[in-house]
This record gives sequence, structure tokens and C-alpha cells, in this order.
Amino acid sequence: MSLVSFRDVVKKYDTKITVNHLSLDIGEGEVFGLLGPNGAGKSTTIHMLSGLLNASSGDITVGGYSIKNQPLEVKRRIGLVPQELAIYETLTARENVTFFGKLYGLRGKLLQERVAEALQFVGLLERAGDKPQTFSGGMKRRLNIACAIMHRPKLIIMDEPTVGIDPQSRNHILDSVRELNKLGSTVIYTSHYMEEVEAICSRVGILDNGKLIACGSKEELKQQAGQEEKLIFEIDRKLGQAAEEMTQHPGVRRIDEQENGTTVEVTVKESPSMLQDLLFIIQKHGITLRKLTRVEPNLESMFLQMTGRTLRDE
Ligand SMILES: Nc1ncnc2c1ncn2[C@@H]1O[C@H](COP(=O)(O)OP(=O)(O)OP(=O)(O)O)[C@@H](O)[C@H]1O
Repeated sequence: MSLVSFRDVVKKYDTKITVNHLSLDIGEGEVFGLLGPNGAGKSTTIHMLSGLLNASSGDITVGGYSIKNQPLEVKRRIGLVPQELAIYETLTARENVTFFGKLYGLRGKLLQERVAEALQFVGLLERAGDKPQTFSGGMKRRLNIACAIMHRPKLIIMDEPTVGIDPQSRNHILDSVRELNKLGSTVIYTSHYMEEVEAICSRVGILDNGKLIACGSKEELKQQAGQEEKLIFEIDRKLGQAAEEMTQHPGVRRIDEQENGTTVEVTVKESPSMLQDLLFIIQKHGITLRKLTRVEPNLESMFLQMTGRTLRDE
């Protein structure tokens, strides 16, 4: 069942279209990755979903409630971890989370329990009495997450939560996404780090210039992109004549021979007999194969193939 539905959503600034007719369903229980380079429209999309920005046209529903017509019902079900830290430096960690809990209408014992639960979850319970000005960047991000999840929202939205933090905090955040999902939350996670999205997301939407250019599981995206993959041959001598024969194969896109000629990268379009055909050519020319490595296609290479640009392009 879908928890979130974007229906033909458009956001324009003057005449510039930042989000371009976005239609998308996100199912209950998913960790959905919204991937795209800087400026693709990820934050704008998230801000419209959270009710911080109005769409120019179209509508978004969460649990069947429209952000246009029932914004409070939507907001109650959402926990937003914004890109910019939304914590108060002069309040302690506990006071920060308590402040957000009160905004969500929690009081008394339940409020105290939820504050402790959220701080425990992000690994900051022992620092509950300290102010964030004494925290590392990663700890501040974790506090930011505690504030967003303390009311146990159905939908947690994280907008690039790992930008500029140390690897330990980054791993902590990725683990916490998995854990939150296990505990029943649906998560939308925006990033321009494809490794993160690959590691934690069950499905991915790729935004480019405000348009959703592809959407699906990694396997589905691979099919949509007509994915190429790389085979690395380590051999005992240069390919020589064999290279020409390989190039003739309809599935071979490119052959790159390394300096010494005994490591060869062959970019191929997947086909059932491809590997067999290439091995046959090598053997026919009396070349011995020492090692063969298949490089798994990744989201970065898919994005490159779809747009001709890398994810980190400005
Ligand atoms: N208030 C605004 N007025 C005009 N243009 C804007 C405004 N806010 C965002 N934009 C433009 O909309 C486009 C999308 O921005 P957005 O922040 O949604 O992208 P993003 O994918 O989240 O990128 P980043 O990773 O840099 O946050 C950008 O070209 C940006 O300059």
C-alpha cells in the first residue's frame, strides 16, 4: 500500500521549473532513496512534502491526507531531518528534544519517556545534559535526528543527513535508518552519495533537473538503463589480434588495455553467452587467463549512462 503519493507535482520559481510534473508512489515500509546531483530538486521536493513550501500545482498525500487540504494531519505523520541543523545551541540535548516533543503535543511522563528513547536511539543519552556547542558535527546531526523521530512518525524524511560528517557518525546514521525501518517507519532519504543510497534503500528515484528520470529497485533501474558492465581480465600477455576479434563482438562496447597490456578492462552490454565468447577468443589466441573480475554496475554508472553526467556535477 502506498503511504506517500506525489500527483503531477510542479514547483516553479518565476519561470524556472524546479520540480517538473513529479508523480511517484512510496509504499509503507520502504526505505526510498531520492538521488540526484546538487540542484536536481531534492530539497524542494522534500520541502513540499513536509509542507514547508507550496507546490505550484499538483498535490501530495501522506496516509491519504492531502498536504494542500489537511496539512496538520500530514505534518503529524512526518518527522523531517532537515539538511540545515534545526537545533538550539543554548539548550541541552535533552531540552532540544523536549522542545520538539512539546511541539508535537506530548506532555508529562510520555514526553520524558520519548525524549530518553530518542536520545538513546541516536547514542546521546549519556550526553543528554550537555549543550550541542560541545558536540562534534556528527553528534549534532544525530541530535537533529532525535528531534525529528521522538514523536514516532510513520514517515521519516532525511535530507542529506551525512553531508560533512565523520565516517563513524555517518555509519551510525546509516545504521539508525535501517533500525528505524525495522521498527516500522517508512524512510525517504535524499543524497548525492550513491554508495549510501545503494547500501540502505530498497527503491531509488533518480532526479535530474527536476524530472524523475528513473525509479525502481536497483535491478529495475539497471534494466531501464540497459546497463553496461565491466569485465577485468588479467592475462599472461597482451591481447594483440584477440583485441580486434573482441571488438567485433556485438556486445563489446569498449576495450581498455592497461600500461603493461596484461590487465584489460572490457565494457560489455550484458548477454548470456558474452563471457563464454570472450574466453573462447582469448584461448584461441593462446592467451592464459590468470584472473577475471566482474565489476558490478552501480547507481553512479547508471546515472552517467542516463544523463551523460556524474552525480557530483554542479
Ligand atoms: N527560493 C528559490 N528561488 C529560486 N530558485 C530556487 C529557490 N530554491 C531553490 N531554487 C533552485 O531550484 C533548484 C533545485 O534546488 P534544490 O535545493 O531543491 O536542489 P537539491 O537537489 O536539493 O540540491 P542540493 O543537493 O544542492 O540541496 C536549484 O537550481 C536552485 O537554485
